[in-house]
Amino acid sequence: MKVMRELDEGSGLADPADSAVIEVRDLRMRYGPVEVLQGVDFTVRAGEVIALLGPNGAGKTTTIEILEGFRVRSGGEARVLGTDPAHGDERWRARLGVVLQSWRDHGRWRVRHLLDHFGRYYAPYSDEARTRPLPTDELMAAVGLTEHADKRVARLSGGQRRRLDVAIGIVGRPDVLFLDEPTAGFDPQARRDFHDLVHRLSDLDDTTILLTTHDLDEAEKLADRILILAGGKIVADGSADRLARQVSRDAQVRWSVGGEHFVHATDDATGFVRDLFAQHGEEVGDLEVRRATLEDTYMAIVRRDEG
Ligand SMILES: Nc1ncnc2c1ncn2[C@@H]1O[C@H](COP(=O)(O)OP(=O)(O)OP(=O)(O)O)[C@@H](O)[C@H]1O
Repeated sequence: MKVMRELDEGSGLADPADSAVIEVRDLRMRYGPVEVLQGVDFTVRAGEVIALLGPNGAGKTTTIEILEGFRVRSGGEARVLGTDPAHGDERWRARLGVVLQSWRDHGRWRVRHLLDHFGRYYAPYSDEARTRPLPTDELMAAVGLTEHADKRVARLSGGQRRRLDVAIGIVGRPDVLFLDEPTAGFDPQARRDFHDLVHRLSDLDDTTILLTTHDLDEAEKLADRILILAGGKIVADGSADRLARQVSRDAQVRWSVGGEHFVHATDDATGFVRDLFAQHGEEVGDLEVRRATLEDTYMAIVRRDEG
């Protein structure tokens, strides 16, 4: 199994001068005879947005839940905000925001009251850097729930319910936010609003965010860095662009001349197109230059790993 890493974007070894918020070394998790995590390594620095990708059953939720302190690992090391998640106290927990994959509870509560209620838990944990919690009205506006403030939770639609999950995840203005498939069930507008929210949290509040998603377009839009978990290990770690170039440096050029269509793969698309115009001038039509999408890259990495 080959691990691709970017030397300049995440060597895996934390530079002490660099504030590593999440550190995972040789993380292992065994369910009965099956070792789902077989030595997972990665580092997340303050303010980074990381997308953890991988096939169904790869162990993404398991990894996140270990980091949240909800599951006890079988082996290896993990640190979140300098603390071993297996021994995190309430003060540590108050600095985390968690959006689980599925959470169905508090159906009789009204949205505003539920958020007020959760918010109160965080108030004693305010510090100079962060006033906790986020004011409920601001929070509801941020996730698009203002008009549903007085609805009972049980009456919300699936997508509205998911927005509430996100609101509960950020009510305490977390330093670190874990999001497990946050946009599952979102319509395109809700998805876009959520992406804006993630950018705001990252840019304005310097929140460190680790999210899982199966939406590769979303991963590309949101993440500074992408981690791919497959076969129990991190098999790729880097920006979408860098990973694409590691899988293939080639771009695909498509064009037509005199009604006939052509396609050519090249690692020098600019030079190729220049030559094309030098040769055919205005006869060139339908020109398209396409690099590997994150989906192409992801499929290539996961297939190679399975192979
Ligand atoms: N409590 C458990 N007991 C036994 N096996 C479990 C338990 N939780 C998860 N598993 C198994 O561990 C593997 C990893 O599960 P996990 O939910 O972490 O994967 P995932 O990458 O999040 O998958 P998905 O993309 O489908 O959400 C799966 O094979 C799952 O069946």
